[in-house]
Amino acid sequence: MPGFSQATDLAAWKALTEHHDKLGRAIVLKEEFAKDPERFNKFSHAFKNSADGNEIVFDFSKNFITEETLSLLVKLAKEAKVEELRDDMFKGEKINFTEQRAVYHMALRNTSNKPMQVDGKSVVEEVNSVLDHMKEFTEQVRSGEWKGYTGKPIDTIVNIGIGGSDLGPVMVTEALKPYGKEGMKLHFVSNIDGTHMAEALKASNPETTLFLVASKTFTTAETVTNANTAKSWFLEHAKEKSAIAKHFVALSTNTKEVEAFGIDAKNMFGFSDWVGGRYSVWSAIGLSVALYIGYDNFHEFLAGAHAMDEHFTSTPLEKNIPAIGGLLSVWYSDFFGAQTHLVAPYDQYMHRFPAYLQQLSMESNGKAITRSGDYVKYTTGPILFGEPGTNSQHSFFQLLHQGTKLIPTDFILAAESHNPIDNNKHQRMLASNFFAQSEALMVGKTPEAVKAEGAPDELIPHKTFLGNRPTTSILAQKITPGALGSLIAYYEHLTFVEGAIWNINSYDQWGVELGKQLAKSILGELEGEGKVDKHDSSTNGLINLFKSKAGMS
Ligand SMILES: O=P(O)(O)OC[C@H]1O[C@H](O)[C@H](O)[C@@H](O)[C@@H]1O
Repeated sequence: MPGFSQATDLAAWKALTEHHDKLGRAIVLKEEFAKDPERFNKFSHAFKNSADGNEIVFDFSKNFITEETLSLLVKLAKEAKVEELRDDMFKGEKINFTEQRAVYHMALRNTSNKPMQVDGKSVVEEVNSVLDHMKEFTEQVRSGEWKGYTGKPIDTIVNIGIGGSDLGPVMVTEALKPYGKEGMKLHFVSNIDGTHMAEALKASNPETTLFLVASKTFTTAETVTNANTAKSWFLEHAKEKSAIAKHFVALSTNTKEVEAFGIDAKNMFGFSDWVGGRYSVWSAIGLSVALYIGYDNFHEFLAGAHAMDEHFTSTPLEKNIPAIGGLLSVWYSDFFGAQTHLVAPYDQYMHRFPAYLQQLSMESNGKAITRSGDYVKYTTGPILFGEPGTNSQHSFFQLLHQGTKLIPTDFILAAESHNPIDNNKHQRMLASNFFAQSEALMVGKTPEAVKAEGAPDELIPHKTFLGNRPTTSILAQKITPGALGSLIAYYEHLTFVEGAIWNINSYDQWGVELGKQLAKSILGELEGEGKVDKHDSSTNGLINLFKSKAGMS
């Protein structure tokens, strides 16, 4: 335990409250830029991935900060013992104390093979042996050496999983599509809504389809039901149970349940309980990624995240990129009352990135109990949302520019497009929007400027933009596997820093259990005879209506 319960009790928190009263409330970003020509240089940091030389620049200068703000935020991090908790995490200590588990997804991308241990036992060998298995399997499938039950090569992958066993693989395979194997079709089935599986099966040929059953626990109701449906469909065609071995593999920590399902343990890719679901794309759960982009690219993806881990563990807090990101989030949430965090990638391939970050952030920090068991006296995890640009500009950005809410926003862009079509015109237009948005959000438009444009008096207030909206701009060279790995790890560590300051356990997710329990007992009621009467009148009424409309009673 860090020696404090409420973050509000920390001296730096109090100092930040005063600082906010004095400066935070009154800061005008465009004036800060006018005052200090060095502002961009001061508050932007280049992250370099030594493995591939790729650089990503994080520009924090359009945020509500001065040097004093940053030094107070760093003080807050020190008092909250963020570095100690980080070091404990990287030592394999069981910082997920409500589940008595280490938080060690970084060991999965330890591409420089640094010693890493849990319970005094090295994990490097077990991680590398799963990676070797993934490499071997990936190469067999991609080369066509791995054959289906009628001797044809695999051309379709169906990943069956939900939550972290779905969002990471979907997001990464979409984001890295330019590296994907031509002709390989991918389907991700997560929803228990039968439509999801039905559509994937309609588009698949049992002779050439490989099912990856992705579930850390192998007990998740949606995944087990979907996997059984896929198995029945497959057996209707293949007839022989022995054919399953060529078409079903399991990505899981639970050997017993995998075998009970009918998948041979040699077709299982394992990982350990120190990998949280929302941090599992680096593990065997990433097999669909490796199959699609190839093992070497998958390795580059891991190495990109590893480089961010190295930066996070070795850089002083004042220059530590994920630490600054996390501290800014605390600054906005708790001192400015911001409720949200918007992430807008200006990259169509990254269209699922915000959805992925939603689980990462909101399942990690959607908590209200401190590590010492008290209800927090401050607001915690923001509501994260996002859509790619420029699409988002044409839907909800109105509220950013002229609404009443403060929405700190991250803009992400790569300098080089994978598709420089029409002489790179699209990329120039995309980039011009990326720059224009953060500038517009900051500078706004005064009534005088609106008037000077000739607007009639009655329209002037409607066409005025207050500006002074904070943004972070993230500029990558190109969205390569390595760059994407670094970006994900940036958000992982940012989330860690937030949670460490709020003094909550970012690594459990008890909040998802109640709904699961109730759904299970209601399923029994739906399958049973007669009217339901043990709930409140709304729930009873709805269940009974559903039963009669669906012909179930
Ligand atoms: O991988 P699984 O064990 O099937 O879990 C899948 C998902 O379901 C749970 O409800 C959790 O909220 C997620 O963190 C997890 O990623």
